[in-house]
Amino acid sequence: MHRRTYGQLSYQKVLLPLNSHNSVEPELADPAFAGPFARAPLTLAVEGHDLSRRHGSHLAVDGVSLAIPAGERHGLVGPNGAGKTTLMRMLSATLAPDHGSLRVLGHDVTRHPRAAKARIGVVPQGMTHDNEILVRENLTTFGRYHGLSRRRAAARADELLEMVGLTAHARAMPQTLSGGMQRRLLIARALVNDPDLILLDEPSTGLDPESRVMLWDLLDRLCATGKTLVITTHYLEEVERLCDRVTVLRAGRVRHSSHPRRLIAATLPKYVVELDLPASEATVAANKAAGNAVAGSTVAENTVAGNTVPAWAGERERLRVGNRLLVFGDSVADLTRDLAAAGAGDHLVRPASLQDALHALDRREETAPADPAPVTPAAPPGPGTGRRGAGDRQGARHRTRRALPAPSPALARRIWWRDFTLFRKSYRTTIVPNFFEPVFSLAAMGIGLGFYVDGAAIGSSYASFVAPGLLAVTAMNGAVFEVTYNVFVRLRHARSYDAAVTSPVEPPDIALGELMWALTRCLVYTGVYLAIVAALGYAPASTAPLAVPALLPLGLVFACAGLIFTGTVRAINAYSYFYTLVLTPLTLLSGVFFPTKRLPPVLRAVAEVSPLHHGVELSRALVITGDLPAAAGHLGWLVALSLVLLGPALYSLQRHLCA
Ligand SMILES: Nc1ncnc2c1ncn2[C@@H]1O[C@H](COP(=O)(O)OP(=O)(O)OP(=O)(O)O)[C@@H](O)[C@H]1O
Repeated sequence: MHRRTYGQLSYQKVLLPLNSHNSVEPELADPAFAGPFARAPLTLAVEGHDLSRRHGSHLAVDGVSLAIPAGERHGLVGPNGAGKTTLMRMLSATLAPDHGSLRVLGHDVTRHPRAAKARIGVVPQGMTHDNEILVRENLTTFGRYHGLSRRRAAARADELLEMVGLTAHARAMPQTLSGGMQRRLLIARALVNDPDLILLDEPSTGLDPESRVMLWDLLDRLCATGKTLVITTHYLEEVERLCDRVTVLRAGRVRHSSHPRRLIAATLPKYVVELDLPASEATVAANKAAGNAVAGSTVAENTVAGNTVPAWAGERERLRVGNRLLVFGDSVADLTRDLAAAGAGDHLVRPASLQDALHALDRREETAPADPAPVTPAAPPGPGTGRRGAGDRQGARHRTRRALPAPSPALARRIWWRDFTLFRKSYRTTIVPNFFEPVFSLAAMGIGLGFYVDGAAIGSSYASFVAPGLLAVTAMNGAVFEVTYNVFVRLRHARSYDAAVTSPVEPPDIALGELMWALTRCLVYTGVYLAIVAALGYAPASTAPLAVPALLPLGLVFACAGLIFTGTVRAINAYSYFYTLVLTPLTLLSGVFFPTKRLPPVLRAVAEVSPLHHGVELSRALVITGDLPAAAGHLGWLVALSLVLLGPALYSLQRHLCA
C-alpha cells in the first residue's frame, strides 16, 4: 500500500513548493537566517579541512579533511566508534570542531550555524521524535522551527506524511509507531525544509527490506534534483548501491576515500568464490597462529573436497573471514574451471564487494609494517581527503569555537508555541495542582489556622496576610516547574531538543522559549489565584490587579534559577534537593505565613534577601496596602536579579546540545 506513496507524483509535490519565498515568514528571512531559499550555485557542498574533535580525553575525529561536491551521494563507513556520528554532527552544524575549518553549503558552520542548518536535513541515528506531541505535530512543529508559516507547515506535514506512508498514523503518538515507521517519520522530518544537503546517520536501521528499497528509491529521486547526500551505514551493499563515493573512517581518521567500485578494483581482483572451510577448533587456532587470514599466506591444512587449498587456488588472493574462505580471481571461467578440477562441485562465483575490499584492506593494515598513510585513490578536487600529521595539528594556531548565537525571539516563540500546543491538550492534569493548591493553602492556613491567630499582631486578618504571600508562591511555582522536570526530560531522556537544534533553532532560542512559557504559566496561575482571592475579599487595594504583571520578574528569577540548575544536573532525583532544600524553606521562611521579624537574626537576614521575600512584600504592597513606592523598591530588586540570571540561563543548555 505505502509503496505508491513513494511514487513519482507525491515526490514531485514534496520537492517543489519550498522554492517560493512566500513560504517563509518574513521575520525569519534575513541573511543570518538564510532560510531554504538562499541557494547560490555551489561546487562543493562540504569543504572540511583538518577537522578534529575530542569527547573528553578521547579523540573521536582526528584530522579529517573532506571535499564533497554538490550533488554527490557520499557514504561514510567504519566500525563502531570510528567517529562517523561525531563527523556527521559537525556537518550538521550542531557540533563545532576543536580544530580545523568546515564550510557546509558555503557557510562557515562555526560562525553561521543557523544559515547552514536552514539548508540541511538531518536523519539522526537515535529516535529523537518529540514524544509529547502527535506524529503530524512533529512535522508541523519542525516546519515552524524552519520558519514556515503555520498554514504552510501544516500542508508540508501532510505532503510528507503521504510520501512516507504515515498518513493513517498522523494522529498517533510517535512512540506507538513501529521502529521502521518511526524511522520513516525521522526521514520525513529531515525533508521539511526541502534541504540541499541531507545527512542520514544509519537511516535504514530497523527498516524492513521493502522499506529499505523504498528509501533507496526516494534517495535516488532526491539526488536526481541535485541534492547532496551524506549517509553513514553499516550495510556496505547500501553504499555500493547508493553512493558515488565512500569514505572509510577508522579511529577517527580517514583510511580510504574513493568511488566504491574503484576502491574494490584498486584492492582486489574482480570476482570471488566463497567456500566453507572445515572448522575444527584446532584448524582455526592453527590458522590464526599462522596468520592465515592474510591474503596470499599458506593454508596448508585447509582442504576443499579433499584438495588442499593452495593446490587449486594457486597464487590467487585469498581472504579468510571466520570459517569462510574467499578466493579472488579476474576471470569467472578460470575460477569455475579450477574449482571443478578440484572436485569442489557447484560454488557461487560473485563480483568482489566493498565488504571484501574493506576486509582485505583491514587485514593488510594489520599485518603491514607500521605505516599510517591511508590508501586514498582518486581524491576529488578541493582540499583533499588526506590526513595532516599530528605536528601540523599541534602547530595549528587557532582552536575553533562555535559562535554563541544571540537568542532569536522569533524562533523562541516557536518553542513557546510548541509548549502551548502541549498545554492545550494536557491542561486538565496540570490545572488541579497549579490552580487549587494555593487556594487549599489559603483555606487551611489563612482561614482555618487563622482563626487561632491574633490578627492584632499583624494588623489585619490572618487570611488577608497569607493571601498575597501565597500569590507570590504561586508565581514562583508556576514558573519553576516548567524549567525543571519538563526541560530535564526533553534534554536528557526524550532528546527532542537534539532534533530541534538540527533546524535553525539554537540552544539559547530553546532556553528563551522555555522561559517565555514559564512566564506565561506564571501569569495565568497568578491571575486566576488573584481573582479567587479578590472574590473572597482578601485583595482590598485598588492596585491589586497590578500584582499579576508585577510578579513576572519574580517568576523570571526562579525560572532562570531552575533552568541554570537543570543545565547542571545529571539525574532527575537531584530536583528533590532543589525543591526540598531551596524552594520549601523559602516558602516557609520568606514571610508568607508570618513576618520575617519573628525569625532568629541570622535566618531573618537570609530570608529577607531572598527573591521570594521581595515578591511577598511586593504582593502585599499592591494587594493590601496600595503602597506603590514600597512596591517599586521590591520590583526594582527583582528586575535587577532577573537580569543578572538571564544570561547564564539563556546559555545553560548550550553545553548539552552542542557538545
Ligand atoms: N557525547 C560523547 N561523549 C563522550 N564520548 C563520546 C560522545 N560521543 C561519541 N563519543 C565517543 O567518540 C567515539 C566516536 O563515536 P561516534 O558515535 O562518532 O562513532 P560512530 O562511528 O558513529 O559509531 P557507531 O557506528 O557505533 O554509531 C566513540 O568512542 C564514542 O564513545
